Amino acid sequence: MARITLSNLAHSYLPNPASPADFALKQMDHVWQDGGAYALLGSSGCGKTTLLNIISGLVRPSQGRVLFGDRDVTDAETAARNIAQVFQFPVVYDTMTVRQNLAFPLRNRGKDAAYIKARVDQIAAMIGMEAILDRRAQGLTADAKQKISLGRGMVREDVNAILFDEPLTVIDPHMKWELRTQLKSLHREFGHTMIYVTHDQTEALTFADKVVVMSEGTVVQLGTPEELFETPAHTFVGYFIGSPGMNLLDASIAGTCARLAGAELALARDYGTPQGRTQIGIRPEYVTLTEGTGLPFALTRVEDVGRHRIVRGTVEGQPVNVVVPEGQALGAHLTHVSFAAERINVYADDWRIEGGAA
Ligand SMILES: Nc1ncnc2c1ncn2[C@@H]1O[C@H](COP(=O)(O)OP(=O)(O)OP(=O)(O)O)[C@@H](O)[C@H]1O
Repeated sequence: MARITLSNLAHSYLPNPASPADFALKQMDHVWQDGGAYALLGSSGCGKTTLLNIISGLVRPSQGRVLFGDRDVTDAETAARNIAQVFQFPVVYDTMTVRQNLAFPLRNRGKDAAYIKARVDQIAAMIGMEAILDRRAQGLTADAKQKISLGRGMVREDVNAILFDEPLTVIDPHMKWELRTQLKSLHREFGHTMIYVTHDQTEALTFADKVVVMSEGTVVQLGTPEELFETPAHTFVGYFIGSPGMNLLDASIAGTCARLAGAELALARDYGTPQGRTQIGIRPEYVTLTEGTGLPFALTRVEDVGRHRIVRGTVEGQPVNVVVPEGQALGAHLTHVSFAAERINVYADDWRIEGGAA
């Protein structure tokens, strides 16, 4: 296992990049802790796979260094990096049994038979395949084959890191939850450094201790699921995480006061006079419909999503969503919304600013 350091890293697929837009990965400096479970999360094309391929050695970065522990691996081949990888689609040997597939990485490294048997039995139990260990992989479902791929990715104890690239794509929705939970417990039990690429926030938030949110080649936040929810560092994190995402409203900020077109709102902290485009962000979970307290709210529609309802409308002409818990009555008497002041985040040119004491 290893700590992973990305030092002054950047990558362009173009031979002579001229502007930031030419970089698939813009300059970054990160240290990822030994034994951490990290998810790389972001929409299609944001650079997740590029970053993963740089860590695995499939892509050589055009700038910067990659270190595993204290060892500089920037120029090392994938095979020399001592990592395990699990891809989007199963990679299994059809003519081998499940046991032989799981044992393959251990046999390759000359481990003794007793150790291989014990380790394969342990992994098979974790992925629920004890009963079919001696069956050929041929003819198994895509789900089962991907489970074998996951198991094989985890069978070696001595790897520097395990990299997963959208590993649950082929898995049936009802099994995804189960496998995510298993991966999480495998991480707890074995303590490997794990990096998991996904565009699915539920996968990222349930698997990872730390989520690395990427947008347009930049890491916009590296934080715990709670930090991403409570204090998104960038407006992108605000609306990408959460369902629906954070409400973002243009407002001018002066000290502890946010001014929307015709209304004022008290803030819990003092933000001075930030420059650029300023916005306030509030999660729909922290907005309450009221009979007159707060800001006037024009309701446009109500969506019942089972556990709660999402009430959509506008405040001063800007869209605002409200999450209304089950059992709470709605009605024409609810004409306003109030924002929980301590849950409001303030943004200048999309980046969160830390307020001072009010
Ligand atoms: N081999 C390549 N040559 C040129 N450009 C590439 C190459 N691979 C990726 N890109 C470009 O780099 C950017 C980042 O792509 P990347 O595949 O890393 O994103 P991603 O977040 O993994 O997306 P996805 O979820 O769709 O795989 C995109 O603009 C993409 O078009």
